[in-house]
Parts: sequence; C-alpha cells; structure tokens
Amino acid sequence: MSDYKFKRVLLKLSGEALMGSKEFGIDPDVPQKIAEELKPAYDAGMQIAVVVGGGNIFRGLSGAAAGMDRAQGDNMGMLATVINSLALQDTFERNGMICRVMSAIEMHQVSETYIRRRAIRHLEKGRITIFAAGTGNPYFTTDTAAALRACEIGAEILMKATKVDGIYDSDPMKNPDAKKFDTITYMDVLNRDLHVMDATATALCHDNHMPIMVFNLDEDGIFDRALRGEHVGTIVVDE
Ligand SMILES: Nc1ncnc2c1ncn2[C@@H]1O[C@H](COP(=O)(O)OP(=O)(O)OP(=O)(O)O)[C@@H](O)[C@H]1O
Ligand SMILES: O=c1ccn([C@@H]2O[C@H](COP(=O)(O)O)[C@@H](O)[C@H]2O)c(=O)[nH]1
Repeated sequence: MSDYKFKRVLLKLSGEALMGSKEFGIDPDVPQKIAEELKPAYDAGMQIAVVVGGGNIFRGLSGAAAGMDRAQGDNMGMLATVINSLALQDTFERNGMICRVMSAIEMHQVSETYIRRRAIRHLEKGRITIFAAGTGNPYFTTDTAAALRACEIGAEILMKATKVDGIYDSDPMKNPDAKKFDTITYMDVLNRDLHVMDATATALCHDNHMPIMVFNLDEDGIFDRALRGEHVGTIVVDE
C-alpha cells in the first residue's frame, strides 16, 4: 500500500460512460478498461467500494418527462444500476478481483442486501464491494447514494469518474468556453448551481467533510493516478 495515498475509497462510476461507443447498454471494453486500471491498487490491498449509475439504461426523470409516474421510473432506474453492478462484478472477477454486490433493494437470488457492517467487513477482507440500487429510494440519484455510502463506510474520498475531466463554471458539454476549476468549495458548487453532481450529494459531502474528486473515466491511467493521491480533475474541499 505504500505507493497509494488512500486506504479506503468510494468510486462513483458513470452509468452513461459504460456505453462507450454504443448507443445504449454496456460496451464490454469500458468495464474491462476500468478493471485493468483498478487491478494494481486492488493487488496492493486498497479497499475499493463502487457505486455505478444507471444512465446508460434508464433514468427516472426521462420516464417522468414522457408521462410516467416518477417513483415507478426511479424504481426502474435503480434496477438499471443493479444490471450495471452485476456486469462490473463479472468483469472484476474475470480479472482476478474478488467482488461482492450489495443491493439497497432486496433481491436475494442475485445479490446480497446492503448491511453497513457487512460491507465494511467485505472491504476489510480486500473485496471490491459494489453498492447497487442507489439508496433504495425514489427521488434520489446514484451520486447521493455514493455520498451516503462513502460517509457510512468511512471512505477517505469520493471519486466521481465521469465523462468530463473536472468541474467547470458551466456545463462543458454545452459551453465550449467553460473554465475548469482545479479545486472548488462545496458552497461554490452549490451557490453557482453547478450540475456535475446533484445538490443533495454535494450537501451531504459538505456536512460530513467528505472530499470529492471529479475526473474523466476515459483518460488512460487516471484511476491509478487518482488512487496514488495525484491531483487529477477537480477536487471539492471545505475552503
Ligand atoms: N459545471 C459543470 N462541470 C462539469 N460537468 C458538468 C457541469 N454541469 C453539468 N455537467 C455535466 O455533468 C455530467 C456528469 O454528471 P452526471 O451525473 O450527469 O453524469 P454521470 O455520473 O455520468 O451520470 P450517470 O451515472 O447517471 O450516467 C457531465 O457529463 C457534464 O455534462
Ligand atoms: O437512490 C437512487 C438512485 C437512483 N435512482 C434512479 O436510478 C436512476 C439512475 O441513476 P443515475 O444516478 O441517474 O445514474 C436515476 O435517474 C433514478 O431514476 C433512484 O431513484 N434512487
């Protein structure tokens, strides 16, 4: 572990990024690349918890926009995160990393149910532990689930690996002139209404002094650099 800065981290992986070059679902090359990038830290004994989004399959808000009941759509979204979690587990295990999936919605046949103390035990034993089905409640997101689980398990940092390389003063996907921050405070993210992460997740991290790092999942070697403690992307801090 000597080369790695962190002992226990929570990685929030973008669901949408799992699509890779596909229009929908999962491009197997993406989980494979993530697995290869995490392997050195896993082998070094780092405790790695994961939350994956569901945007590559279904988002409750899109369902609601098309007239669907919001809570029903959100339940579908949470199930989408279970599919992604199982896909990641399969890939991690094929790459020699022991992995457990713990779901916030009970589904005994496919995964364990989330129990905080058992999750911590899995991590202590060096198993990658994936938290599926978000918080188990509609009207939330997997960013909030990631913030919640990071606090619950005592992670040192929440790393959001997504499609942008950091936090900008406006959405860089929409504004090519947007400027990137190296560091930013939680209050600035909230007051400037920056949507890289939802406000509930940011507020939870703020209240619990949970540092957040946002970086681009596509960049080669980025996970290892981040886990070694290199400043990549944008870091959200108290002040
Ligand atoms: N100020 C901002 N700085 C950076 N990204 C921003 C900003 N405002 C909006 N975004 C958008 O936030 C997105 C990342 O957050 P979002 O939660 O939507 O993605 P995700 O983690 O990939 O989601 P999912 O897991 O649901 O697929 C980026 O792709 C970017 O377009
Ligand atoms: O706690 C949660 C987490 C997620 N959802 C629903 O799942 C989808 C997919 O999650 P993303 O964070 O958007 O990737 C989300 O849109 C919600 O519909 C939820 O209801 N509760």
